[in-house]
Amino acid sequence: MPVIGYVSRTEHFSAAHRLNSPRFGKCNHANGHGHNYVVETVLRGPIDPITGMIVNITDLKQWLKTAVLDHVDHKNLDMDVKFFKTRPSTTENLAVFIWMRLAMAMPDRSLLHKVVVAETPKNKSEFCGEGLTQQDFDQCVV
Ligand SMILES: Nc1nc2c(c(=O)[nH]1)N=C([C@H](O)[C@H](O)COP(=O)(O)OP(=O)(O)OP(=O)(O)O)CN2
Ligand SMILES: [Zn+2]
Repeated sequence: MPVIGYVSRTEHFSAAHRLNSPRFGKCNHANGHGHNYVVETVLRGPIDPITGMIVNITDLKQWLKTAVLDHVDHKNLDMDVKFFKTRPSTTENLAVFIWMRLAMAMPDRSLLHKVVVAETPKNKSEFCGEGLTQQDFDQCVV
């Protein structure tokens, strides 16, 4: 029986956004603003006794690049990413978006445990895939 472990990869991206409602205060400013986002992705699963890996982090790095980072880095989230045309680009929604994009890129999405997105050193959000429906995945387009 293999032992169960956790492995993670952290990436960074820079993007502009605006929380488009008066109740968001300064985040609603018409000029928008930017963040240097930090994204931690955590996988959980059996450690292969031969390779010593849950997944090869080189593969995880590639999935993150093509499924997520290429679509958000140096972008305006609200204008350039279709998913955020119909919902606010909050840290919570970003974590959901990244979770779904990464899950869809992985050969075995059951290994995806957690996505943590930090918008600033003070503000971060975590998502573990709870409550998602097939309709959510269908809407997770870039
Ligand atoms: N629940 C959420 N609330 C807020 C979010 C969010 O994603 N989820 N986002 C924002 C704004 O994007 C805003 O940019 C946050 O930045 P700010 O308040 O400036 O950041 P700090 O708290 O780190 O800065 P202070 O210097 O402490 O004001 C707002 N709310
Ligand atoms: Zn912001």
